[in-house]
Amino acid sequence: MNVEERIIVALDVPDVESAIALVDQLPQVGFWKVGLELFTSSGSKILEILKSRQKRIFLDLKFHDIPNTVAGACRAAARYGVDLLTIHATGGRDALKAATEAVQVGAAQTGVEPPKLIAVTLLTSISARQLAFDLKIPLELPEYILEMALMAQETGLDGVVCSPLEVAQLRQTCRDDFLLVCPGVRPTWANMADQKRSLTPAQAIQAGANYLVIGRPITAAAEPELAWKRISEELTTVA
Ligand SMILES: O=c1ccn([C@@H]2O[C@H](COP(=O)(O)O)[C@@H](O)[C@H]2O)c(=O)[nH]1
Repeated sequence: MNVEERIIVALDVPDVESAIALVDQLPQVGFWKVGLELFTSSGSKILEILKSRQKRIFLDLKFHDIPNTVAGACRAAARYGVDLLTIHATGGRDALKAATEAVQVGAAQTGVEPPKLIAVTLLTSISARQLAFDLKIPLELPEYILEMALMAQETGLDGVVCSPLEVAQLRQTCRDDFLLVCPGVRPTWANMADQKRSLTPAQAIQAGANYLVIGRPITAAAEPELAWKRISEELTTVA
């Protein structure tokens, strides 16, 4: 896979018109992430638009609920024929298992490929300090991430969302084909904003990430095409 194909750009915009404008502005992007803001405002319309342009889709709705509800949501999401889908690992073992079965059922209902189902280990906007003092988790952050990833692996998920800082550890411990999808990626020239656990695109790929999720450094740049080009060029140095 070409290294550029490992960049997923986050379409975090308020409506479908802004999304189309961005997709048109960046024809070189092959993999787009549709998240909570765009899906809540505009529903599934954007998925059809992206598919009609032969784009791959990461539907990042981060389901977090009781097993029955998570399973229903995963069945419904899988019917769209998206490539990647997220749930929160903290929904627990039963929810993860129900979700893995549900995506198969949902995809079969519409005759599409099931999405790769990946679990969010710990949001990249949470620091080690917040994990301990706000969330009251009595584990060191790397240990907590590892426990969430192993639970996801044991319950049949295809991978996890983690920060690039945790990739090296998970790459060593999880099975080889377990997907490690990393937001919290920041080129040296970009603003961290609310991200707390971060590395540069080149460092994240070198550590073993399968995919990088990058939003604002590209989409909020004065010249998004130039930002994409700079990131692509950075990645060719490590590909
Ligand atoms: O732990 C997580 C899980 C998901 N995200 C999502 O990734 C993008 C990152 O956008 P940036 O603008 O590059 O910060 C965004 O859509 C998040 O919802 C995450 O950041 N961390």
